[in-house]
Amino acid sequence: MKTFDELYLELAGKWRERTPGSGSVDALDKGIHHIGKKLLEEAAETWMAAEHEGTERVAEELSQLLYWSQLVMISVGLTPHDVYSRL
Ligand SMILES: N=c1c2ncn([C@@H]3O[C@H](COP(=O)(O)OP(=O)(O)OP(=O)(O)O)[C@@H](O)[C@H]3O)c2ncn1[C@@H]1O[C@H](COP(=O)(O)O)[C@@H](O)[C@H]1O
Repeated sequence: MKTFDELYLELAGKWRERTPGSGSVDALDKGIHHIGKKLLEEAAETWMAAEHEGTERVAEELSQLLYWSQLVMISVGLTPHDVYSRL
């Protein structure tokens, strides 16, 4: 289990270190167009899971949506605080 902040620190660290084998580094290298498409895909899958598949699947898809949202953040240089301050 990881909190949103813990995951962000992990991903930002991997990006900074360009950790070999990191799928996150690969996705960030592909750029915001690739990341945006995945974000949209996971948002849609979250919606479909909520309509048709039950809470376990919704939790799984939401975890992926949060992950891809963090790659958007890192891609454009935002921190969690930048987002929290607007909630
Ligand atoms: N939480 C995630 C996470 N969620 C989703 N993904 C990626 O996003 C992909 C899911 O989208 P895909 O649709 O391609 O794969 P899928 O299995 O069909 O999933 P669905 O679309 O069907 O839901 C997975 O294959 C992962 O590559 C994630 N990759 C990493 N993390 C976390 O990020 C950390 C760092 O990962 P690396 O950068 O790869 O080291 C990991 O330890 C995890 O905690």
